[in-house]
Amino acid sequence: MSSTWTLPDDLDLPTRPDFFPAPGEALPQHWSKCFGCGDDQPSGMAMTFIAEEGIEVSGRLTVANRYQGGPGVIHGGILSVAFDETQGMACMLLGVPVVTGHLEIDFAKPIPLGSVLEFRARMDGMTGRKLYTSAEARIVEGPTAGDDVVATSRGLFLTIKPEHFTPMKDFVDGEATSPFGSSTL
Ligand SMILES: CCCCCCCCCCCCCC(=O)SCCNC(=O)CCNC(=O)[C@H](O)C(C)(C)COP(=O)(O)OP(=O)(O)OC[C@H]1O[C@@H](n2cnc3c(N)ncnc32)[C@H](O)[C@@H]1OP(=O)(O)O
Repeated sequence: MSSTWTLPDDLDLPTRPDFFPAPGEALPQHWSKCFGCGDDQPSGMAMTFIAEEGIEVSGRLTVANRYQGGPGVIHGGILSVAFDETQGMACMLLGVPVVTGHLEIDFAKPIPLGSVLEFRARMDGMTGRKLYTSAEARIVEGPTAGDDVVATSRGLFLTIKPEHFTPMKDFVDGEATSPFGSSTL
C-alpha cells in the first residue's frame, strides 16, 4: 500500500453519541434509493451495516457475478462504492448529512466473484465540516477468505445542509420509501 494520505495535526476525535446504535446492532439505510445500501434499489448492492465498538462501523458485500471487472474478479469501481458507502456510514455518528469530497483506494489483492467482503470503517478525526475517515476490507467467506487485508481506503467527507439535495429533487428515480433528502436522515 503506497498512499500519500496524511491527516492534519489539528483534528478532533468525535465520541460515540447516545443516539447511535449499540455495538452489534444494525445501522439504518440512509436513503432507500441508494445504489450502495437502499432496499428500494433493485439494481443496487444491498450492503448492510452494523455498529461496532467505539466509533467503528462494519459493512458486508456479497460480490455478485454482475460486479465482475477483470476475469473472475470484482470491478474496482464496485469496491470503491463499497468503501464510499461504509466510510459514509461511519460519519453517521455525527448525526448530520455528509457527502464524499475525496476518496482514494489501494487495491491490494484480487477478490474473486462470490466472495463475501467485510469492510471496517471509522472517523479518524474532524475539523470544521471536514471528516477524515479510513477503512479496510477482508474476505470473510469464499475460496480465498482469511485475515489478509485485500483493500484499504481513505476518504474526506464534508458535512452539508439538507438543502444541498434540493436542486436534485426532480431527478430522483421513482418514489422512494424513505423521505426525499434522507441521505440526510
Ligand atoms: C443522521 C445523519 C445520517 C447521515 C448519513 C450519512 C450517510 C452517508 C452515506 C453516503 C455514502 C455515499 C456518499 C456519496 O457518494 S456522496 C456523492 C458524491 N459526492 C458528491 O456528490 C459531492 C460533490 N461535491 C460537492 O458537493 C462539494 O464539492 C462539497 C460539498 C464536497 C464541498 O463544497 P463546499 O462548497 O460545501 O465546500 P468548500 O469547497 O468550501 O470546501 C470546504 C473545505 O473542504 C475542503 N475540500 C473540499 N473538497 C475537497 C477535496 N476533494 N479534497 C480536499 N479537500 C477538499 C476545502 O479545501 C475546504 O477546506 P478548508 O478551506 O475549509 O480548510
